[in-house]
Amino acid sequence: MAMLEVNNLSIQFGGLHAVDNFQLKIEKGELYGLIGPNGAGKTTVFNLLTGVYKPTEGIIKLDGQDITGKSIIDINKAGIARTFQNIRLFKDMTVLDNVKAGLHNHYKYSTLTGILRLPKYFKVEKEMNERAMEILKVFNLDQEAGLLAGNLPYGKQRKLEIARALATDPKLLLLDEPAAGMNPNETQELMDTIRFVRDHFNMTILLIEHDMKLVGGICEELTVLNFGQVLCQGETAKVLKDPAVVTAYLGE
Ligand SMILES: Nc1ncnc2c1ncn2[C@@H]1O[C@H](COP(=O)(O)OP(=O)(O)OP(=O)(O)O)[C@@H](O)[C@H]1O
Repeated sequence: MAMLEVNNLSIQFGGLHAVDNFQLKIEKGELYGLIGPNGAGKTTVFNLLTGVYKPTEGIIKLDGQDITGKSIIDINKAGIARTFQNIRLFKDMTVLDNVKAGLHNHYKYSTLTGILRLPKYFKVEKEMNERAMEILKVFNLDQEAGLLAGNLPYGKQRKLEIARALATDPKLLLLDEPAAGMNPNETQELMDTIRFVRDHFNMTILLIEHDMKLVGGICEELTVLNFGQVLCQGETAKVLKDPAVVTAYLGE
């Protein structure tokens, strides 16, 4: 069974068909890219998948479960986590606390336990700290655990956002332009990190990206969107050579 299956997904804003009859199938553990020119509808697809927008038409299934039209919170609980084009961290909180915020779905104690600092509070907090540090190590951010997130260099803030998303233990991770604003060294390191996350956690990843080196380097399959519609879909090397894609997107 596919991890994500989307059929006939559409949304209109006024008269604009921002996403039109969109189809997508991603297998478990696949690293999948969504590309296309500016304004093609890529972020709108992410907003539909995560419950920010309700589709006008279509069906979204995550690991066999119909999540179409569900709320952002319910979709997150069902197993989709995302990062944003413009980084959205809790900048006044520490790096560690940002990751712990992602863990809260899975570690719980009552308000009273927290206020009275009962033994369960210390036990759960200890477990959360350990788990958050494990995740930070994966991203080579454990040395910065005590720093304020807003004080990290840009490339590390992007990695921390992925770490926080991963802390929710998702089935599907959506990354919206993860390499935006990164220098070539940071982009190379990010590619290694994304590959590691997929391999280490057997994670299914869908990413939007304009950096063709990254897309060609790590994505196994691609969908190209153009004017809200699928222009081409399939194995990365084939898609990037497709004449329609070259004309419409790569501008050659
Ligand atoms: N809430 C909205 N209301 C009206 N129009 C919208 C809304 N959200 C997106 N659009 C329009 O839908 C189209 C697709 O936008 P979207 O942001 O999904 O494109 P994109 O492929 O992510 O572009 P980029 O690569 O520049 O981020 C655009 O014409 C955009 O102006």
